[in-house]
Amino acid sequence: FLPLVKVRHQGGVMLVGDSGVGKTCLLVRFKDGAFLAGSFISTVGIDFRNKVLNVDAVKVKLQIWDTAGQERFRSVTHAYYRDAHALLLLYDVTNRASFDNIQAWLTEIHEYAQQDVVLMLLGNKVDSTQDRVVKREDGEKLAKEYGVPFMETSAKSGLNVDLAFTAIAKITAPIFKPASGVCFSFV
Ligand SMILES: Nc1nc2c(ncn2[C@@H]2O[C@H](COP(=O)(O)OP(=O)(O)OP(=O)(O)O)[C@@H](O)[C@H]2O)c(=O)[nH]1
Repeated sequence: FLPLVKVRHQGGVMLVGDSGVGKTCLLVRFKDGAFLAGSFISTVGIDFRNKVLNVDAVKVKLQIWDTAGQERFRSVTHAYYRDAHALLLLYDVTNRASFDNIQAWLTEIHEYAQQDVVLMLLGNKVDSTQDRVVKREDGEKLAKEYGVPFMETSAKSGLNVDLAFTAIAKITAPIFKPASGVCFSFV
């Protein structure tokens, strides 16, 4: 039995990063526990999904926006930054350019997102050990430089996917526990 939960629907978690780093796959892995293998279908504009997860015995509803990494959709995604409570910024450990572009993404985030937005850096595709070109230490160093939490993930194997979303849910959802024991969480 889980306590009653009230959830606000505005705001949420936004996935950002270069095209092809695995934002959609990460979300599908988290939402459905499956990997989208096969041909790569680029996100057009923005897409969103909800997922209810248990955080410290309280149900929290996360609204997750999957943005298009392609440059031509940038103006669409800019409009959503304002309402995001948290951002998962991804690069692909097999693609050096996607890592080098993190700096540019951070500039964009600084320009469009709320000042108190929660940010986490994720190095995705770590299952591709043969093709890895970005070392774990490089990701750690960059994250440390900007003072953001960092994890390496794999949408393919599922490594750290639940952990990353749960960590973001914990940070962003202030949980109030009134004397009655009824819990309300706001995301
Ligand atoms: N090996 C491996 N491949 C992955 C992983 N995540 C995604 N991919 C592959 O990378 C490609 C791009 O994945 P998407 O999730 O569509 O990338 P995206 O970041 O959403 O791309 P845009 O929608 O264009 O911004 C697909 O061919 C996926 O199968 C992963 O963790 N490991």
